[in-house]
Amino acid sequence: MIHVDQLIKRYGRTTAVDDLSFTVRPGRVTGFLGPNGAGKTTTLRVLLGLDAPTGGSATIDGVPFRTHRRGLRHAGALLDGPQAHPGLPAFVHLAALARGNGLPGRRVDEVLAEVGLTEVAGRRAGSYSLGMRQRLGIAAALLGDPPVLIFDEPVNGMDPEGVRWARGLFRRLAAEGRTVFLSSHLIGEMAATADEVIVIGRGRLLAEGPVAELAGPGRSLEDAFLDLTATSLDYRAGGA
Ligand SMILES: Nc1ncnc2c1ncn2[C@@H]1O[C@H](COP(=O)(O)OP(=O)(O)OP(=O)(O)O)[C@@H](O)[C@H]1O
Repeated sequence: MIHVDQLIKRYGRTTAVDDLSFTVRPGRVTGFLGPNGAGKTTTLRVLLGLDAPTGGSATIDGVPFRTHRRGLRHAGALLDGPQAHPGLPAFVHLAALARGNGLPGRRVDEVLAEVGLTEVAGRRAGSYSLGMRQRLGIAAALLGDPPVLIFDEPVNGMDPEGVRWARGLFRRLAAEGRTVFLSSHLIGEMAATADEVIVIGRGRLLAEGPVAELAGPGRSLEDAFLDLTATSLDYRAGGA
């Protein structure tokens, strides 16, 4: 279970997250949506202890992530940007992560198979395509077999086969009773994958609830999202 409670995060004069509260429950896929600059990555970074909150709290199962002793066994995450040193073969990167977290070496083979990278595990991470790097990041998140999984834009750069594979993986992880929280700009993909969504704009909560309720009859999730965020955009093409 993830709890974000009256979270505030300021960078100088920029308020990235502004009194944000929501709950992400286990056993379902929860999507985290918002326009560019809405504060999604900032919220996830605070949740993972990579940034300190200015106010409020973000906890995983009641305690800040940093104080969880079980590390990757408790929560796994894929954040934006390169995860592995580009000069390291993928399996070396995962093996180092496993060792650092006291995880058995066999987990490396298991997660490589899970994400479909077994055949290319000896290649340097820097030679990977964007979609392959995403798979490697997902493999790292799965390494500790954690009950809580957090993914920032996980299908970015994936081809259609990859997107479909990732959708199946997220649904299965949720069906196993895990908490699965993922951000994406791909609203159609979110509509196909998520059970619930949390929509933010300019760091504030705009909506929270089941996809079916937000979208409604004859109205897509995209329609609902665009209506909700219309007044929270920092910029818009064409000056409309
Ligand atoms: N390290 C930082 N220093 C200063 N400002 C920051 C920093 N990180 C984020 N911000 C600002 O905080 C706001 C929220 O950014 P954030 O990256 O969290 O949004 P986002 O919803 O993830 O956006 P996107 O969808 O474009 O990735 C933006 O105005 C951004 O410029």
